[in-house]
Amino acid sequence: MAAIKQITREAIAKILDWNSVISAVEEAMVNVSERRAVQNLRSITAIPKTDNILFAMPGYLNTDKSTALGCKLVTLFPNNAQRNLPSILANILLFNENTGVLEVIMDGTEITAWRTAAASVAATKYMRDVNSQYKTLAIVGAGTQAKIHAIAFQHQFKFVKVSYNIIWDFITLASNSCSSSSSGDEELVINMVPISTNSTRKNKRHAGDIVPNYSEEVHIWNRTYKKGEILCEELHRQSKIQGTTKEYTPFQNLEECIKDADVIITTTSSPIPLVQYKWLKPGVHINAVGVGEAVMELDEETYKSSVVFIDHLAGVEHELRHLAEKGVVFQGEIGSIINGTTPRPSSGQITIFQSLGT
Ligand SMILES: NC(=O)C1=CN([C@@H]2O[C@H](COP(=O)(O)OP(=O)(O)OC[C@H]3O[C@@H](n4cnc5c(N)ncnc54)[C@H](O)[C@@H]3O)[C@@H](O)[C@H]2O)C=CC1
Ligand SMILES: O=C([O-])C1=[NH+]CCC1
Repeated sequence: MAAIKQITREAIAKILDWNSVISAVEEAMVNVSERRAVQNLRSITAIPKTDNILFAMPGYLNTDKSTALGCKLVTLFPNNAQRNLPSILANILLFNENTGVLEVIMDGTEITAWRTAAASVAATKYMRDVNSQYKTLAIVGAGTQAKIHAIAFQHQFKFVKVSYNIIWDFITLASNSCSSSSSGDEELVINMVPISTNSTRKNKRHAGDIVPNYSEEVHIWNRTYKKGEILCEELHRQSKIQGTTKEYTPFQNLEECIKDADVIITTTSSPIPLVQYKWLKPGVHINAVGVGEAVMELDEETYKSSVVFIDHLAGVEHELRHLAEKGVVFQGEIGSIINGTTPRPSSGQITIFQSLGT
């Protein structure tokens, strides 16, 4: 028998790119919804007297484009941060579909992180009102999923808030005041900016000029503020290296963090609801990523007042019974919106993608 090919986490990280991962995940979601993919319920082995779990996630696919027989094995050890290890570690085994011979073992940790964020991107694309704006992104949590979601969402969407600077000099205006006014639900923010800071030799400004100022708004809240702050600094440093300076703001207060958000991503294991319906902006889209026997990151009112789609109905019915028992109604799988068999939610509604994972 040929030797088993091993692919390391570093090798995987080098070949992943967002466009390919997002389109592969969208295709997989459609294959799941059209029942072309064989995706059985995953088995969950909980290690007694701990919070630690081993998941086995087998699957089979045979389409014009690809054939694969595989199994992802995932460990979820929530206290691994203390050991400087990720909470979630994964390996993927690929078998020859004719002989059953194990051919490849590849690291699945990086794939799990990217795949999960790509699923949220796809859900946001297909559930959120096409005409709505993307100004503010709020992320709840500051671990692996929070970070990869921040990167994926910045790649795919432009969360940009526009404010306008009115250029002044000492002759035309005496005071450095700021003003803001509202028209409909659009807030128009006007800042008074001294001419000296806005004029370059190439780009001459005059008093009275109105200059748009674009700022990328990403809010991050974590139960320990410091961890959120560290993540914001890290993301800011990375965006500077890429030459696209973006603003990441850590928040002490969760309501402040999410109340203006157009998209919210929750990435914790909280069994006590964090997001409250009364804080939400109409039409917000939420990706609820945290998963576990008792995890419930959104309050009941949020679930009950929203259109909720999921990635895999059978899996959700099996694993998220605690949500169904509270009266949460899962309207369908994202794959059925992507392939056009289910209409997109209508505009103005709050939408939720409840992610389970594969
Ligand atoms: N839906 C899916 O496909 C996937 C879901 N997950 C889930 O996403 C969640 C996050 O995973 P990772 O980022 O890898 O974990 P992580 O350990 O790297 O980060 C967890 C974050 O949640 C916060 N947190 C934990 N318990 C909390 C609580 N009770 N209240 C408030 N904040 C709390 C921590 O402060 C930390 O910021 C987990 O629930 C995990 O099971 C992970 C991978 C795939
Ligand atoms: O998709 C996945 O690998 C997981 N979902 C929840 C924990 C791990």
